Amino acid sequence: MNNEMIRTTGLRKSFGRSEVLRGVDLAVPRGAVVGLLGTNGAGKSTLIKCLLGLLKITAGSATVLGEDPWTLSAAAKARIGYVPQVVHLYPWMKVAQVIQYTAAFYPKWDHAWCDELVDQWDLDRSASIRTLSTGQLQRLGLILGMGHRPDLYVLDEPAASLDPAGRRSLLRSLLEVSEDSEHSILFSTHITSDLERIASHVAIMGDGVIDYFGELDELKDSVKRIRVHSPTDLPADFSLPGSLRTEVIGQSAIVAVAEIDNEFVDQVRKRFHATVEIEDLNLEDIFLELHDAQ
Ligand SMILES: Nc1ncnc2c1ncn2[C@@H]1O[C@H](COP(=O)(O)OP(=O)(O)OP(=O)(O)O)[C@@H](O)[C@H]1O
Repeated sequence: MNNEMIRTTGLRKSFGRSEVLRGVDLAVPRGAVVGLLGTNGAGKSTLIKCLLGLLKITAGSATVLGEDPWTLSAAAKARIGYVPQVVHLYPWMKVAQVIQYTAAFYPKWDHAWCDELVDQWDLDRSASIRTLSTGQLQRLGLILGMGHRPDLYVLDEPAASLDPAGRRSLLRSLLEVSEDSEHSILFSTHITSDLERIASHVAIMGDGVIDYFGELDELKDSVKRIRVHSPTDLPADFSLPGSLRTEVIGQSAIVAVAEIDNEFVDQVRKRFHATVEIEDLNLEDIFLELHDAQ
């Protein structure tokens, strides 16, 4: 059995003369929960749309559930749950009707789970789609995208319009999904704390390429901020191997490093008679340090 749910190699996508994806390499293993981070316009939604066959890739290759996304079979489509960044539904339908209508396409639709989510997320079954707020529409979009209990969840900023209670409830549902090692989730987000709570892996996208892909714990173990304080002034060109950013002010320095080198840190301690503090960073700080280093 293929253990990769998604694989892209050198994936490129251009709109006219503008190249948005410039060689994306990504592999999402079965059972992984991958959080896709990136600045506005980095290409996250475009990548997601290419993976779902909603956009045709310009060059390179992609497979999703072992198939070319542009010619995905009906069987593969039925195993994917997609929630777009902006949910478009028939405005004249009622909430219950839309759910019923969508469920009819999926023999494996989990009616009990959906009912539970509708109650949990306070959706009025008799409300017209046109009267829903942005957050309510996003909640409904999530139910419609996840109700058939897919094997692969692809969620484009699923929590962007949700209030804190909605976000907590969504994260709980995704955690539940991720307990099954057969399921994988790829979700884009700007909310790094959400990503830290549920992701096993992180993909950081910058300007059309994946700058980092790996296990979240590994990333947090390797990127550190180091504070050096010496009894004498530090040289202006003071640095550490793998530094992303260095700030030297007199006797002190703050260095963010991509990979901590403990041996070198010891040498710094001895050479400058310095105290050295190694600070763990949360994902938001790591993202900003990596971004600022570009
Ligand atoms: N259909 C299109 N035609 C032309 N350019 C497009 C099209 N779709 C997206 N783009 C451009 O591609 C770039 C990446 O857009 P995309 O929506 O993929 O970014 P994103 O990382 O999802 O951003 P955000 O975090 O703001 O949602 C942007 O510069 C956008 O203007």
